[in-house]
Amino acid sequence: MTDFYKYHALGNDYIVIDPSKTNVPMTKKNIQTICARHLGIGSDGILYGPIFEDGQIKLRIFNPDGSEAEKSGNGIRIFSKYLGDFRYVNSNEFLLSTLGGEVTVEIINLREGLIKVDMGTVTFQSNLIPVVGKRREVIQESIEVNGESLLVTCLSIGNPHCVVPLKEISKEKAISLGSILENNSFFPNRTNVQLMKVIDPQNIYIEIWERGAGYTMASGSSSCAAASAAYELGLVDRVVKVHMPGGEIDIDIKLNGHVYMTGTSTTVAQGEFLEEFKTGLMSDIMP
Ligand SMILES: N[C@H](CCC[C@H](N)C(=O)O)C(=O)O
Repeated sequence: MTDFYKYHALGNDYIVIDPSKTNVPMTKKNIQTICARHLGIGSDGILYGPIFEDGQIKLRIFNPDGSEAEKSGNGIRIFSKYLGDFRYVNSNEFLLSTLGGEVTVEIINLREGLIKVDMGTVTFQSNLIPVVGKRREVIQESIEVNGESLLVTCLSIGNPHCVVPLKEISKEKAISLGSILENNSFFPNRTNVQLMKVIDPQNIYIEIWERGAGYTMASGSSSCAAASAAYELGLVDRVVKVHMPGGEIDIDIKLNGHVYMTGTSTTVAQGEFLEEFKTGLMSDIMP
């Protein structure tokens, strides 16, 4: 009896829980318990699906803190590989429905997990990110953090992002600035954070602090967001390679504003929740 499948995308690891194969309720407590690195299976989140509804394939995305995310680029690539691996889809191209909108998926090579996704368009509009204050595009605005004045460019691609262009970035800086920015009152729904170093017009490097997950090795929506912010600032071309500690994602910002993301996804394991761990999950009923 398989309760879960473990995949990763450039080190951003997820657990796939398929409601047709296990009846573990997705309560906040269960999500936190399953994602816990030491007491649970450990992951940067849960991908719950496929949910077949209204003729759509729906995917729900949960962060390790139990919050639900509107979109996850790496999560969408992992879940698309899962759908292909288990023959849920009979074409290499299909639509996936997420809380943050519908995305178009193309499985380029299932065995290698090479997936291209039209992640939709981005918006810099404050009320759509959301960011507090008067309606405006949030581009190169100053925020005070730890006594340091940062210029940030904020946007949504279904989920919220705060991009901080800096000359030098590091994991340590992402951790120290990330958790403060994530929870800053500037962001009513919190935010994902990317420190961004522009290498040249075709390459950027980012360090990531994810909303509800913390420091991660890679992030697909962060790659889309950082490349889009860099393009908006006139720092890169439309085709950009995003470098992260876990590897690279290729971004292509089309003339119609749609952001295409191409990257890998990798299978790790499948497993069963056992004895008291499973009993604990099953006893936590939905609120
Ligand atoms: N933590 C994110 C969701 C996962 C994003 C990331 N793993 C990706 O690949 O896009 C949020 O709350 O918006």
